[in-house]
Amino acid sequence: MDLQAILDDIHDSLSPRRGEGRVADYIPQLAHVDPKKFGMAVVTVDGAVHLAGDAQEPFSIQSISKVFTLTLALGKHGEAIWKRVGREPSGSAFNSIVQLEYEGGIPRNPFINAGAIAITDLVLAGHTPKEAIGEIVRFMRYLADEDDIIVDQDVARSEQATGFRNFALANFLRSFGKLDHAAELVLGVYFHQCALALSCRQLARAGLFLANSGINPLTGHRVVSHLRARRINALMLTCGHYDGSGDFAYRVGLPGKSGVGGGILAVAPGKASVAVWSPGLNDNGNSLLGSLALEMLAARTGWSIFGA
Ligand SMILES: NC(=O)CC[C@H](N)C(=O)O
Repeated sequence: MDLQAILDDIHDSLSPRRGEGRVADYIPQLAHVDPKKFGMAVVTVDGAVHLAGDAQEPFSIQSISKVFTLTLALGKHGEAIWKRVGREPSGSAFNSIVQLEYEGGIPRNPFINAGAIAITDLVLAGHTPKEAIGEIVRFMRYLADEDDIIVDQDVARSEQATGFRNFALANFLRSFGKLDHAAELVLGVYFHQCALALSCRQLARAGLFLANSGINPLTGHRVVSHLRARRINALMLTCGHYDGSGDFAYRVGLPGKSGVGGGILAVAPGKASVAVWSPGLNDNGNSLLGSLALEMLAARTGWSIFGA
């Protein structure tokens, strides 16, 4: 299978549609991104890298960061995190607040905003916010095996100034006694993790441990156990695209996590880690072209967790 030719083909056939979808503008800094950007990166478990389009340009990974903070929180607190957050699809928007009240301050899963804020609170345990942000950045560099991964401070500040709904969610959690730190401290970390800037190539490298039973093949380091890698993949499949998770599983058939910056990380277990980026979003807040590109890639490669 000529993966590079497949990627080039997909890139060329979708290129005329660059700019489709709606760029997220509720975080003002994200509205400045060129809507025509389109990049793809596939890194196979044997370390081969295939790139197409704007695959080397860093973009705001936003909610994709939730996969990595979940991994850190599990490393730090183990299965005890499930006292604070559930493992069920939410069936509602990523920033929805209603369910949180009905369900006593236990967010449905770690990937909707409320759940991710609860997870960040756990990552913050024993740290100052600055230390926690440092830990997250170091973890991303360790996973991608690259030292130049940074947080885009303008994006972090932009969300800090306008993230009223996230403040509401965090305060709501706190009112139920489900947040150990003050809302502004937790959100300080959360906005910075969301503002991590990675290229498709770096993101695919960072996610590779999930495609390789928990071991990062680039470094040989075991990041998580085999079982934990499977479980994170399971959560990505069921919850990684919010209320579009069922559709993504149907069309792509791989665990994936999206972000409002227009990125998607997808995992083909035993095969490869894939990152795509196109800023225009569909109605569920997931990259429109990115989802299509992954659907085409899965069809062309035969990669699916649902059978050969
Ligand atoms: N879906 C997303 O990527 C949302 C992340 C964004 N930082 C927010 O909290 O609104």
